[in-house]
Amino acid sequence: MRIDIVTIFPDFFDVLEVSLLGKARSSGLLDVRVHDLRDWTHDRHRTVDDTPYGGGAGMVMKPEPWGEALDEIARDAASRPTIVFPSPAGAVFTQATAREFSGLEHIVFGCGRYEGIDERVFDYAGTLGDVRLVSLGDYVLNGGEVAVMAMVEAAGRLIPGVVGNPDSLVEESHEDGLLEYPSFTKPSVWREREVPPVLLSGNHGAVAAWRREQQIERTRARRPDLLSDQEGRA
Ligand SMILES: Nc1cc(-c2ccc3ccn(Cc4ccccc4)c3c2)n[nH]1
Repeated sequence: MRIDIVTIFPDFFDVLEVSLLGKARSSGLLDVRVHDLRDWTHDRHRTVDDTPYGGGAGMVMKPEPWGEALDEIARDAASRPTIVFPSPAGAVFTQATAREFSGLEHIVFGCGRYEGIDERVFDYAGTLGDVRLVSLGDYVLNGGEVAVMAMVEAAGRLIPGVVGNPDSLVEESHEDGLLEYPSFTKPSVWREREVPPVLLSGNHGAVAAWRREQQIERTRARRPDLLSDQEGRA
């Protein structure tokens, strides 16, 4: 998978050089290219924003640098990319979105800042790729970079070969629509707190049943909305 990220804070993504995704990049599983939007400006101040038509507080990102950046990236692409813009007004990103993204050949992420990007950019981007406005959740960030970092990690780790043991992906929260069961390791007693005896029993059937019950109990207590989704699927 190829990932292009366009941002006015390219250094923000230096962290993608380390950890799992760093290894995936060096092994060629992931081809991540970070671009500074200001490289597509032509004035002395490398201007990317201007005042909003119609008035109002804050600034809006100018369309011209975005148009030139997307043209160059899409032109250089082997296949029609999916172009993802984080937005508070987007569809919420879920594990299903992460799974969908992990199967794509080429994703271009456009990180907005200020009060957002001139709306015409999303329309123009539709001539170059499949445009998706995606929200990380119902809270307000200052820009798209944190959302893109989360999406790249959530999707990148699902790419076959990125995570060492693929079995570990199956029993995670949200993978089966439920929250994950609690985990324990040595010592069996820690500060007078014991590991649940069933986990020390060696009875794999009993362990599996206990873990499933824990998933359902936790989901009911913390995320009843997920249970109704499950019941809907039943
Ligand atoms: N889930 C989620 C995504 C964002 C997000 C994404 C991109 C941008 C670009 C500028 N801002 C700041 C902004 C705040 C509020 C209203 C308009 C713009 C962004 C916020 N916030 N929350």
